[in-house]
Amino acid sequence: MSRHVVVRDFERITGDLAKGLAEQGASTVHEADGRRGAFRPELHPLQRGARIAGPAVTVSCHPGDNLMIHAAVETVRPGDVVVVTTTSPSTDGMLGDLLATSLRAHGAIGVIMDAGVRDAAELRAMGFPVWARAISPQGTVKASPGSVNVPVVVCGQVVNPGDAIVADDDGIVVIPRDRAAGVLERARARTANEESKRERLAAGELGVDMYELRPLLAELGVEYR
Ligand SMILES: O=C([O-])CC(=O)C(=O)O
Ligand SMILES: [Mg+2]
Repeated sequence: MSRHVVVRDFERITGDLAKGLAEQGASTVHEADGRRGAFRPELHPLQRGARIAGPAVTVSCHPGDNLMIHAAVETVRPGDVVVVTTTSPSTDGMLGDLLATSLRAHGAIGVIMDAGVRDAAELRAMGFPVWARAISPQGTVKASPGSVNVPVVVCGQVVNPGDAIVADDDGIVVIPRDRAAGVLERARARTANEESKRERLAAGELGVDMYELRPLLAELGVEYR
């Protein structure tokens, strides 16, 4: 028999790793992890300019039912990112400013919602970052069981509780916990390397020269006329 569970305790990425990953942002850490971990671009930021990273608290809900988000609140620790999915597709408004206030009171720094949210203006005014599939006034009930802090699949990516979630205006990336330190190191190296490229491009140098692409263009049969 399959049981629904609330897992209270699990290993998380450290606060230092989370801080470092947030500085690097979703696209850079995705590149630094060998172009893995990017959620399909189906969830959109409610706000502009938020850039967060933290360990995932995962929530699997029945569609149209936010009971398990309430059950998840007491498992949240400061710095966590709450990742919510439903067992079949839904755009119902599962979370608004009340639930966000509750999550924030327990230390959550943002929500990734593979369903709908509501109270959009209030969430923006709170400065509580949310990425969601939809904004919808459609209300939900509290009636069905689900699970908290079990592995979930969201937008094509497996998320285990405690994995690093990095989210910003570009989208959302998950980095497995045991790879996070290596990914941060490579992301920092990449960012340092981009700085010199930015200077050269700003000075007018061509990408075809900087990346030595002229031989490739010739090999591919591209003729200049
Ligand atoms: O209460 C709910 O079910 C969702 C909501 O609007 C809120 O959290 O403010
Ligand atoms: Mg509300």
